[in-house]
Amino acid sequence: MSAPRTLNTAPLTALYNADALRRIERHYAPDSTPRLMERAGATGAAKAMQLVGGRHGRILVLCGPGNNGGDGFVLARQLKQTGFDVTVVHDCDEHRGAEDAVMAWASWRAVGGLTLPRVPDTGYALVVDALYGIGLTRPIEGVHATWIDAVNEMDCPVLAIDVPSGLNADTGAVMGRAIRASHTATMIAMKPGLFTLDGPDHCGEVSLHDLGLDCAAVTPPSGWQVGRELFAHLLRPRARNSHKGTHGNAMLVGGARGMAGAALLAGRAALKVGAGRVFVGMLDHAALPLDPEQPELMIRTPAEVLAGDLATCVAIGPGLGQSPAALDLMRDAVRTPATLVLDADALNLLAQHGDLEQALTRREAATLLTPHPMEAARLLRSSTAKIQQDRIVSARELARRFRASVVLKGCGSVIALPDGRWFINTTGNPGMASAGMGDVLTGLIAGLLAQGWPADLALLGGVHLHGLAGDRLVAQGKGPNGLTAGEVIESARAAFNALIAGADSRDPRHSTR
Ligand SMILES: NC(=O)C1=CN([C@@H]2O[C@H](COP(=O)(O)OP(=O)(O)OC[C@H]3O[C@@H](n4cnc5c(N)ncnc54)[C@H](OP(=O)(O)O)[C@@H]3O)[C@@H](O)[C@H]2O)[C@@H](O)CC1
Ligand SMILES: Nc1ncnc2c1ncn2[C@@H]1O[C@H](COP(=O)(O)OP(=O)(O)O)[C@@H](O)[C@H]1O
Ligand SMILES: [K+]
Repeated sequence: MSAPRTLNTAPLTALYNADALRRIERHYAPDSTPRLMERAGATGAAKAMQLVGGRHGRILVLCGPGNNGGDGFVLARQLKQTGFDVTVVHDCDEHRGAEDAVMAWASWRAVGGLTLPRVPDTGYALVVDALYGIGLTRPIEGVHATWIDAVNEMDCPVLAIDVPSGLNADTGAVMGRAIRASHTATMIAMKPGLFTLDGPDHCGEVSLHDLGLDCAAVTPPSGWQVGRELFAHLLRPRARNSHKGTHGNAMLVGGARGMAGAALLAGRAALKVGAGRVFVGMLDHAALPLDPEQPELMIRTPAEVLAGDLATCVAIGPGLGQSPAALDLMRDAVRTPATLVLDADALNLLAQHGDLEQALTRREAATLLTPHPMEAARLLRSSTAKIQQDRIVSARELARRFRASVVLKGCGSVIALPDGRWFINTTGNPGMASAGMGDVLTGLIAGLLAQGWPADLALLGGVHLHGLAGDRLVAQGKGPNGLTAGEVIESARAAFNALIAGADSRDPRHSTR
């Protein structure tokens, strides 16, 4: 049996999907004084005032047909009463909205507020987007699409209330059109769609406003944001009295002709995150018996690496190719009693050979899969577009089907465990969309496994550290343009040591106020 999956999720930022949020709202809404919408609107108004910085400029508020629009009316009223010049745009008839939203509209009119049926000229200090929140059910079309286009052309801060309108709060997919906000004030709980796929490009800086509600008392989180708290207990300084055997052996297999670089990048990453010894089984062994830039790597034939009984972990895939020899190696690799990491062509072979899938699902030790969306599509006999439509569902399906822990890579990598739990990692940046970055991730995971990290934590920690390393480089002016995988290895070493020393920060892009 594999080790029990004991992960302490309690300190992590919880993510709630729309169904869970509805349960929370139903639980609290009837007895809430003041009403939740009043609280949400007041919170949004405070955030708006913070953004305009006390300047009494003009503020435009787009209000939609549902409760998100209701939040907008409350916010508009409060800003107007504070002395701001507020224009509301709204085009629904009075009787369509939810009861609270109709009341909020009435209160807006009661203070002399006017609504316009179209987006007027520009020149605003701030636009507030309260068109749609978690109730978006279909792509935005027609007049609301033109409003969104107009706002996206404006040269001023845009504050989205709860979710940028048009963004699916569960998946991060744009439905037709979506507001590109500079700030998102999200209510009650963080939503997964803010952090994956198109979410980060549309949310700007995200702040959480819990409205005083205790979500976990009503329903468990749907998922979690990866944070260093998950693996903080593993970030220990090395014992003075340690030797290379203490820090484990990482075995990597790949590097077919013309693809040696992939295996070497993975090997170097494993070494520089601290594995005691790294063996790289190169398919093209004759051509490269040594890594001249990293002679510490022990280059072997793949068979030698897989036959060894020293392995703490085996990672196979970077530069593996799909030759008959590669397939034979995969058949050997899935029989290893060590934790197994499958990446790149190892995943492509798995997708094509049912016997590999069967052998994988019978393994006793943990298996980790690191597909990008196209590899995930091959594994699930689907298309990249379908995988991306709902990255959380896709990652969970992979984890269930292959009885493995999975990272579905990309913007907001989704990590899913075979028991159904899932996480979104928010470190990393588009500079990492370049060749070799996936190989580095595989090496980092292997290096953590070698040092004894439990499989799921090595996956979660490796993904987090990989992104952190990329973010450090951007902060140093070395990206995102032109960021290279080799630099990420160096940066990961620094980031990992800083984490252990307690000197590194958490993800600076999200705040709780
Ligand atoms: N409830 C509470 O206690 C609290 C709720 N809060 C706030 O409420 C928000 C959720 O409110 P909500 O459920 O009313 O959904 P919302 O996003 O406003 O839209 C629903 C409306 O849009 C319509 N519609 C959907 N898609 C459409 C499209 N593409 N094109 C056109 N129409 C479309 C849909 O119509 P239908 O699909 O029924 O035809 C319906 O009329 C949440 O995000 C938060 O901001 C907070 O105040 C905290 C307390
Ligand atoms: N836009 C992005 N934001 C955050 N991380 C990204 C982004 N693009 C790529 N990455 C990360 O970089 C790595 C790329 O891996 P992969 O697609 O396998 O690349 P390669 O095959 O070239 O090595 C993944 O860990 C992925 O999550
Ligand atoms: K909105």
